[in-house]
Amino acid sequence: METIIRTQGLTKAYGRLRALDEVSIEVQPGQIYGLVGQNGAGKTTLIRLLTGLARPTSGSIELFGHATGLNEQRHRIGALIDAPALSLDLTARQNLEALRIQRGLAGRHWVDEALDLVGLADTGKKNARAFSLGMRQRLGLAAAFLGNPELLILDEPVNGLDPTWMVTIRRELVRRTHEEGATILVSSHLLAELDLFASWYGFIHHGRLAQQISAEQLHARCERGLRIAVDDPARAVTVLEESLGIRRYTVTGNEIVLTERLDEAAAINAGLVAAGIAVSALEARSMSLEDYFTEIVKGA
Ligand SMILES: Nc1ncnc2c1ncn2[C@@H]1O[C@H](COP(=O)(O)OP(=O)(O)OP(=O)(O)O)[C@@H](O)[C@H]1O
Repeated sequence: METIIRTQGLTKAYGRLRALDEVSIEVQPGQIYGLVGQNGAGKTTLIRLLTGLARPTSGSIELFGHATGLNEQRHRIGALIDAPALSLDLTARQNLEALRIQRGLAGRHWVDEALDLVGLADTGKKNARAFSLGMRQRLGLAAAFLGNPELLILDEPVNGLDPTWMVTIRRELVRRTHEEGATILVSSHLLAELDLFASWYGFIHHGRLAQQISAEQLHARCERGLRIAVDDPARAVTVLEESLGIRRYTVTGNEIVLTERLDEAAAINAGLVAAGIAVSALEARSMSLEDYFTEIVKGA
């Protein structure tokens, strides 16, 4: 299957500032690709380039396997960027109706579906200007969802939503990938928030892609472990393997981290000590997602 989004060396400079610096990402069909980065990292800039709201300084973009005729391909995208591009003088229905016509979608049911989905079907004659922040955000999402686009590009989609709506929107995003074959690129400054539903991540820092990693890999790297500091790691590893049958561990300096048999700290300690190894520390370790992110961007 074709790669849905591919960028190579994508760069956007504003004067001397490289808001995006040589970013190469790949988003495959059916993924929920979480773009994670702190404020000012370059997430919105990347999204603006992908959706054609800004032009790259250098580098390339491919959408749905096409490197040219990108504007044509962009009709297949539903996007939510910054403050949603809506008319505040129109009602929710009027806004979506205008968009429906603009996008050439036949049938008013598209508008009804989108309004129902975001809970704005009963807002009647109220103009978007009178909407709360959360309602405007939901209207922006309805606009992105309109017509079931193959690719959704959403900049901080749950911003301003209450917890109930956050859950509803996340579920809808997952449902779209599972049941309708949609692909989603979604940005957030919170990895823990994206961890509730993303399947891949791009970590972005100071305009650069620090890492691209699957949710599975990320969880494996943040796995719980038992950290053991010893005087002689080489011999300790032999004891762990031969006497205790342990296979899953990593060694860094004089520290060993086991990722199995975590409930057997006392027996492991006794086994090492009995073999004449000095154990200076033994503790459970668990790296939070945010700790992992901080580690990765420190080296970027
Ligand atoms: N039009 C512009 N002119 C000048 N600088 C800009 C422009 N747009 C973005 N920048 C700068 O580019 C950098 C990246 O901004 P961007 O909005 O992409 O970050 P972000 O990751 O989306 O941050 P946030 O989480 O705060 O939305 C920032 O330093 C920002 O000030």
